Amino acid sequence: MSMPDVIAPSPNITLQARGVSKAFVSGRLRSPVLQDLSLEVHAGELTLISGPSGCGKSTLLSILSGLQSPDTGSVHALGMALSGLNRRQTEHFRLQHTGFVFQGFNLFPALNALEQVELPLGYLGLDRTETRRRAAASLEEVGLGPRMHLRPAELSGGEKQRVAIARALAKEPELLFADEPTSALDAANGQTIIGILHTIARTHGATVLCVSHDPRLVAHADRVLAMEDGRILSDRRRDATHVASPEISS
Ligand SMILES: Nc1ncnc2c1ncn2[C@@H]1O[C@H](COP(=O)(O)OP(=O)(O)OP(=O)(O)O)[C@@H](O)[C@H]1O
Repeated sequence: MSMPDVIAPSPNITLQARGVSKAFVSGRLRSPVLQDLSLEVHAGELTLISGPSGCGKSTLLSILSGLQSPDTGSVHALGMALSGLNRRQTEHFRLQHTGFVFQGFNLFPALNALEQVELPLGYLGLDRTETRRRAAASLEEVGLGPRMHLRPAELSGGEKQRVAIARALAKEPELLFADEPTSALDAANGQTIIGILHTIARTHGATVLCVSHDPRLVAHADRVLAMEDGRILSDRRRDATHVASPEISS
């Protein structure tokens, strides 16, 4: 087995894309979705990728997390070139280092909150006691300690999303990806969720990368990358400092 390509990452840069392009082909039609896109994402921050529906946010997230491969360009995650990993290594990387939160919660109807969070921990090889400890601690952290024995049907939308966050958090991932985590929620619950994701970035030093077309989230992010037509148009920090407009000229 060949060694994966490893680069020494800058201290805080945990995700790095260089010249990433992606197109989907249907019959004779080729639709470019990402166009020569480059970016760096930092640990300890909530980075939000915002932009209109269809501009390529979810595709970018799945490429940065190793779910899909780019047509051209490279992605390094935690210093490792994802293109250098075979399928088994990619699955291992994702299991060990990444957590995901989706718009639709993806909970099992028959399991209570504690069991939902415990389930993936089994794949990490943790023993029963540690699994229970971590799952309960994660649920406490998202404010669901008192409700950990309830099933999805007994929880509100916001509470279900908090279970999904606890499930991702319990793996103690360095990289936490969230795809439209607030789309199914009202304003108050959406704010709670983005607040929790922000706190996770701060307190765990995790890289939290969230994509959303919900403009209400912009105010809660440390950094906002605005995307349109497969390109990043602007890169702004919470203090409104303009960082860069890497692809605005093309
Ligand atoms: N597997 C696929 N096959 C073909 N086309 C795809 C595929 N995945 C995405 N696309 C197309 O790529 C474009 C970008 O999709 P993507 O889901 O990345 O956008 P988005 O910005 O996340 O949109 P939304 O906010 O609506 O989720 C869309 O036109 C979509 O139809």
